[in-house]
Amino acid sequence: MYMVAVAVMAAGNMIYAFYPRVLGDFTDTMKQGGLTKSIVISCSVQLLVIGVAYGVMFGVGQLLNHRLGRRFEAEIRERLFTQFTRLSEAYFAKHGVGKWLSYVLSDVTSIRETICGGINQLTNATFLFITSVIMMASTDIPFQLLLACIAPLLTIPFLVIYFGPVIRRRSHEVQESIAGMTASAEEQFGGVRVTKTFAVEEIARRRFGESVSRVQERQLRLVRTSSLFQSAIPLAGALSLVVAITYGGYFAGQGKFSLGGFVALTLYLRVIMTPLQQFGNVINRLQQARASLDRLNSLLTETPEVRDAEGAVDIATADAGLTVEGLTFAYPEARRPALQELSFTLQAGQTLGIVGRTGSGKTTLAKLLLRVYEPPQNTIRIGGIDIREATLGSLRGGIAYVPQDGFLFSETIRDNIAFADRSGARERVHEAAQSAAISGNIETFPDGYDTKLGERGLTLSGGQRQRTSLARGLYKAAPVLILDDSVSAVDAVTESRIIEQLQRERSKRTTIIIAHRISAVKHADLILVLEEGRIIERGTHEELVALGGHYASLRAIQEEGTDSMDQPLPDGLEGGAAYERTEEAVADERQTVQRR
Ligand SMILES: Nc1ncnc2c1ncn2[C@@H]1O[C@H](COP(=O)(O)OP(=O)(O)OP(=O)(O)O)[C@@H](O)[C@H]1O
Repeated sequence: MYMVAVAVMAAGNMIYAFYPRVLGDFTDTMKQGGLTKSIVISCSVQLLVIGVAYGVMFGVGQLLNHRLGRRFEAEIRERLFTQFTRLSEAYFAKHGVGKWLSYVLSDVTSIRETICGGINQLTNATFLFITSVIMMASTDIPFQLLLACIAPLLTIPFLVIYFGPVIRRRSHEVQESIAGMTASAEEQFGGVRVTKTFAVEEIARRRFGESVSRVQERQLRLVRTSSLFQSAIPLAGALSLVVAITYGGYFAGQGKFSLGGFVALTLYLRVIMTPLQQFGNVINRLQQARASLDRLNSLLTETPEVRDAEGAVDIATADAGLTVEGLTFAYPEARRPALQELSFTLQAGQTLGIVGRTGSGKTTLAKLLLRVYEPPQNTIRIGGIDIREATLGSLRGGIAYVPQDGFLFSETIRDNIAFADRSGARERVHEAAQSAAISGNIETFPDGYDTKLGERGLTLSGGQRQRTSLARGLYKAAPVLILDDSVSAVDAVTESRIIEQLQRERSKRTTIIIAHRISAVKHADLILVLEEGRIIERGTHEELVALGGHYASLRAIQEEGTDSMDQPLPDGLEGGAAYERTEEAVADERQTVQRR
């Protein structure tokens, strides 16, 4: 399509290059007094044909170019999104996601504009320039005059060589700062509620303002350089016109070439000025687009760190045991491992409970099971197969992972729950919601399951959001279910309802429950207690309680906390009596209660 566009435009420009010649011949005939009616008509018709042919060809070429540009834009955006979904978490942990908006919007647009406008103009300008020079050479214009007129134009390649890299560098800086501003805007928009509750709007404005000023400052630097470059090119054109008038006038005065030749020469130089100016614009644009293209190319050629190994096989997670053996893992650039020498076995259909302090590595283990990060070779096996030998699709398809803070999309509750398969029956959605103890809430919403959630599901409370995310995990009905602190935001009564329901529904399917509350894991077939990435205790609830270690003391603290809720407050801390005592005594008692 592009070649056709180039050919059509080239033909249009070749035709256009005839018009100074027609006018030159007309001037000569007029000067010789040979103008007849038929010559006037013939010249007019020729000019009309040139105008119409050029207009049509230019229009067709333009249309093809724009179609091509838009197609490029759509395809590259799709490819970028595909690449975005292929890249692993490690990449985003390092580079962030905010900049992607700027890649998908501003970089792609910059290249599209160059395809539609820039390259199109370049083609135009090149052909117009070449044909005009050929046409000039084929007239009676003396050769040395032609050379003298074109000489100032020969400075252009040097200008391009000098300014090109500078413009490209500055454009790159501009695009980088736009990406930074987009990332900052994305973060500030996402965090606006935190900003407001902390009443730090002024600080947020200043931070965003800094990124805006950086963009402006870099854009101004780019504009200064490109303006200088663009003004240098017409200057070269004007110089060549000056040469034409002085030197050409002298030649014409001496009768060395005709008046018509002189008219044609000046007209040709005027015609040439347009492509010259366009060269400037286009080269500018091309440099800017090249900076964007470099960025997009480096993104598109980025190899995902986690991907299917060669000869990867589909793994069956149903009825398959899980073996973890000697698993040690450190995050990239982390000083110490997040997990150390983890080994355990879980039979198919069993429930595993994992407890441990915050930062002890529980979520890391879940991420390794899903290969969000790549575990070392042969340290995690499902049904005897190293998960690194499995295809990502079959592995992740066979596991439902419910994180603590599940992201909800701005869609209906039904679509959020049926995320894994929108074609599933409505009853399945209702069942999943029931199991996650959220159906009661959903039924009270204005449109029930068809209630559209606000941006990121903010119309729901924290606990409702968590249970909707849990319902999404349960709906998937995968052979393996991982609940990563997924019921932490619900009250104790609802939590026990959910856990009981899970026990019933998933009695024959593997379930991994990561939790801080003992009540969520105590029914598990195996419970692991993690501390600083190591398993420090393992066994069933009864075994661990009998052991009298960390698990037992965690249980004691939690049960004591529950008990104390049922007990009356110490004497004097309630009712009017409290006011009668000294502040010191009240503070002491408050501390005692807090300690308990
Ligand atoms: N992407 C990451 N890059 C580097 N370090 C990380 C990353 N994610 C987690 N860590 C670190 O790894 C350790 C284990 O984190 P992990 O999220 O597994 O803990 P956790 O037991 O799930 O904690 P919590 O109970 O608070 O959810 C922590 O020290 C944490 O700071």
